[in-house]
Amino acid sequence: MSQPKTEPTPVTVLTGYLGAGKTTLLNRILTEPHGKKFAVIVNEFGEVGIDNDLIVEADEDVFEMNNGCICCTVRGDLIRIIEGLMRRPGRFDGILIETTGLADPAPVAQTFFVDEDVRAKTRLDSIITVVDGKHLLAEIDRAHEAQEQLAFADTIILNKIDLVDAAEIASVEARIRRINPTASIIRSQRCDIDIAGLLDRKAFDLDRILEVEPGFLEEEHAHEHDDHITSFSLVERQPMDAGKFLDWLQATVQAFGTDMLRMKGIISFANDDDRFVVQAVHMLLEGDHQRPWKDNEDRLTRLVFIGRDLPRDIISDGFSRCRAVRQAAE
Ligand SMILES: Nc1nc2c(ncn2[C@@H]2O[C@H](COP(=O)(O)OP(=O)(O)OP(=O)(O)O)[C@@H](O)[C@H]2O)c(=O)[nH]1
Repeated sequence: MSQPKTEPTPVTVLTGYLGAGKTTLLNRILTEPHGKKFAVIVNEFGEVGIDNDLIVEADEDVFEMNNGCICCTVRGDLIRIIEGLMRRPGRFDGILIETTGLADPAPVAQTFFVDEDVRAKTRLDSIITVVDGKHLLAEIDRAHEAQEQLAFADTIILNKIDLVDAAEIASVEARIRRINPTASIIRSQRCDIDIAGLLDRKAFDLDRILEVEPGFLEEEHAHEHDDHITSFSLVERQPMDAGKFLDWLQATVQAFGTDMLRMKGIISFANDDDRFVVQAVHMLLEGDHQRPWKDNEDRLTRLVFIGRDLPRDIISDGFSRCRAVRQAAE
């Protein structure tokens, strides 16, 4: 079902701090049967793009914006992508934007009001903020972006409830309420919520946003990122030794997990035709085979670390020791 041409296209912004579950939610939206088709815009933090590899292979158009943060340098790109999409009416019912975990949603939302062309053809439908129920309380006071993401949300998905007990959930909810008293809060495990009920429901309320931020429609939002949060990537062409790599990664996550806000990677193991995906949020590490490498695919190992003053040299040195030893016959 496509929107009649005159109807503005609904836009849903998915936001939330590093590792909260935005991609998990996006994948649900792209796979569950709600009868809608989306154009997806993904922005990620880090020089080496990983996110696009973690999004399910669905029938949708996915646009990556990897050259900076959506709320700062790439807003012009966002406008250009949206204008391009608007020239292809009828191909989708709505636009989904997944921001980086460090994005301030205000300038993203502002785009749909201050740019005339965009405003005429689109309608900001909802700002959905995903919350990591396990890590929010420890991070929120120093994570200015996480506070903004909560303040701007009309819908908050309190995710990862499998990792916390009832008392902790209540504390997280109370903290959220101090920042945003009106948003609807939905508890979830791996964003297992009713997706149809989340989309195209006219939840964004400009009047409320103007109460939170009276200058929302006027000022250029200069956004300052926390300088201590940096990202670096490790790339290796030679296959990794699975045993060495997983031991090293586990030890690294244990040693630096407190300051390691996020890690994700696609790994090429020796003697293994499947891609292996690793992900961590602080000390919680997950890894799994994803799918076979395709014939035309470069079997490159790529890892991205995002954290506070992480010791890049130590991590990089350990990583390089995990290469599989080449066979003498080669
Ligand atoms: N235990 C548990 N893990 C979860 C849940 N939801 C997501 N995860 C895991 O948390 C990690 C981060 O999930 P993502 O969906 O990639 O989070 P994100 O917000 O897109 O992360 P970035 O955009 O990279 O900051 C992954 O390893 C997920 O498998 C949940 O409800 N419970």
